Amino acid sequence: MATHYVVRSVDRAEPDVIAALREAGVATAHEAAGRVGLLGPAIQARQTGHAIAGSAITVSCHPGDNLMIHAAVEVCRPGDVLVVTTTSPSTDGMFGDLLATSLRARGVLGLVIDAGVRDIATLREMGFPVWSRAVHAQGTVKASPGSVNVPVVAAGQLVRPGDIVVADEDGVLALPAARGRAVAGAAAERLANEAGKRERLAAGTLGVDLYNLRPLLDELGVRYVDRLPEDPA
Ligand SMILES: O=C([O-])CC(=O)C(=O)O
Ligand SMILES: [Mg+2]
Repeated sequence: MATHYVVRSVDRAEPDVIAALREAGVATAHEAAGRVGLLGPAIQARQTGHAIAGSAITVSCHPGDNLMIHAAVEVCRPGDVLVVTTTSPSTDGMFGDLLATSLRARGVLGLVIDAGVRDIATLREMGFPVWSRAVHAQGTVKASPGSVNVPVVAAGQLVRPGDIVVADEDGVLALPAARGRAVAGAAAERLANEAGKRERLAAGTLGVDLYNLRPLLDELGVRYVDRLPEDPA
């Protein structure tokens, strides 16, 4: 029989870096990282008003089987985010309020799952945030082996154990822990820069002037005219 592994030890990023990336949010952190790291948009927030960042505990499950989620709970620590994938596509509801209760008891901040969740009303009532591919009541079994804390791919994005996972209403971002401090610094610069832009846009400055886009529009052959010419070609 093949051996599967539950890896206990994970190298986590420092809490101040994780907090800074949560505050920056997914869109800004993703830009600051060089427009990399986003999970695909099929994985969506299933609630409003939640923004989290934490260290990834990764789980690779057999489709329709949540055995390895139970196995993963034991290696979670406060501040972690559970990232669950299946070895072939599945939207079964492999996670609900009981598993959320178990994760919360370990201090886990939330769940990102490339599959389905259920008990969504209770999850919302509990304030336990989930990002999932589907909401589906379809039940699952506990029968097949899998792995915990190995690299996984969720909605097209590689996620390694200990990656910084940032999740909010815009989606989910995964960054290598080693890049966290540099990205948090770039995100802070970006936020400061955006504050200035926001003020100028609110005062009526046009984006074409703010970003000096008029020469580019001209170069691209875009002309401002009062009326379309008879022969627009
Ligand atoms: O128990 C399951 O299979 C999933 C679920 O509904 C829960 O965690 O509450
Ligand atoms: Mg349930």
